[in-house]
Amino acid sequence: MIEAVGLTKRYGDKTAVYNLSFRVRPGAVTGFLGPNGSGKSTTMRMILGLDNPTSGAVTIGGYPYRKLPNAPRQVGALLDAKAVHGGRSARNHLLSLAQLSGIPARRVDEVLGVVGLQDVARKRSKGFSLGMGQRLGIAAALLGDPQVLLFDEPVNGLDPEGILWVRNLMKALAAEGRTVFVSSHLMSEMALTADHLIVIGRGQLLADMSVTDFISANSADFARVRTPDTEPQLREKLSSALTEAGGHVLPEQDGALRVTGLPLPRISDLAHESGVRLWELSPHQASLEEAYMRMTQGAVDYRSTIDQKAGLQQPLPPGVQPPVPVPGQGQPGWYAPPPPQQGGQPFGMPPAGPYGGAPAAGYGAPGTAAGTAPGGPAGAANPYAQPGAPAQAPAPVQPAGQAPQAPAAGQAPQSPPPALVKAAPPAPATSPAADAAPASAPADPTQPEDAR
Ligand SMILES: Nc1ncnc2c1ncn2[C@@H]1O[C@H](COP(=O)(O)OP(=O)(O)OP(=O)(O)O)[C@@H](O)[C@H]1O
Repeated sequence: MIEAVGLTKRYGDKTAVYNLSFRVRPGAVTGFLGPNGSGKSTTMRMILGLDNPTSGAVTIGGYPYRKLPNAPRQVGALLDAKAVHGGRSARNHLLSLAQLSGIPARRVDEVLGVVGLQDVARKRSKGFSLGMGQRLGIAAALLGDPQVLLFDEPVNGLDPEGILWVRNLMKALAAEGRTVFVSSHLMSEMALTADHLIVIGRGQLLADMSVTDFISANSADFARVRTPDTEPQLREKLSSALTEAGGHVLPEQDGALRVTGLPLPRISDLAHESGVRLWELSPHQASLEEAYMRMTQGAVDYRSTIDQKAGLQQPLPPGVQPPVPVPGQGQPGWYAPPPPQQGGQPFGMPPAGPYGGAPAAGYGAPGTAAGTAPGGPAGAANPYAQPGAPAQAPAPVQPAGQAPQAPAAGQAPQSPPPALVKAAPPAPATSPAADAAPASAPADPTQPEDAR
């Protein structure tokens, strides 16, 4: 269990993380989502004791990372795949980590097999592609067979096969009861991988809920209605009729109408009564990606000047912060659908979506019996499940070697985000971890900031 309470990190006048409280539980993949610059890496670095919080605290199994007994054996992390000595072979890189921690060499060969790098194990890592580097970083994270795993954007640079492999690996690790915390800015990927989501924007918590709850809170059924392109007046006529009947009508980019709040048969009847012919009347469900974009769009730091969505937003007066978006409610000027009507579900849509089913059965890294994803082939062994724990720990994975981008204009967060933040945990009186927990999680709020 990872637990953050009131976690805040400031770099000068830039607040990277503000008052974050959440728990990451074992036995599940928890996706950590947020736009670029929202504070995901900063949070992960604080979890791993690589940055000190300005205030608040974060613990693993009840201990701050730096006080965790045998930490590298309990926690594995991939923060930056490039943090490798390029002159060393993949095997030697892992061997040096293992030797520092008394892990036997055969474990190195095991994890090389798990990540599919056995054939290039003796090649210098400086010649590795981004995807190979990611696999090497994942191997390092698995080296100590840890119960808690953190992965910062693990699918960066991976091809589709690699992405599927990472997805199944995460699920398999969680299915073994491990705590798996994975950051991403891709909702579509997290929807397929994660059981639980923690979403942040501008360093603040926007949502802390199961993927299922996120979907039901954020996905909206809608109808697409198209009238003949040749007769724009029909579109206007239908739009008025639908609005008068209580529907909510938004224009789509291709000239169709997006209608919520009215069932399909009613839309059809209204069109008929208005004498409007239809070229299309179809049920749809807003994608999870769209819901996520809607939730975080007010919390995006970097946006292209030619971003179509930017063009739909009202410019803010200088110095004014965009409002923290409320999941499910959208924001003015955004083309995503409004939330479902009260008691909604106008179109009897099946619950399935891109996230609705188990992903295709996974496959292992080349040459290994792959970890089994839940719902995947039964009985397949997880080769990284090392029986007999090593005596000592591997060296921790090194943090990102690069300085992060210079911050944008200093932006102190406003009030804590409302709504949809479920189960924000109160500060614990005692440690939650049953296995390895001190009496309390010592906060470390007054530490000076790390020299970076
Ligand atoms: N050492 C630092 N000094 C100053 N500002 C920093 C530092 N590290 C991070 N920041 C700023 O804090 C904010 C959060 O950065 P962080 O890297 O944690 O975001 P992120 O969500 O991981 O982004 P990305 O998805 O792009 O990796 C950014 O505005 C970043 O510029």
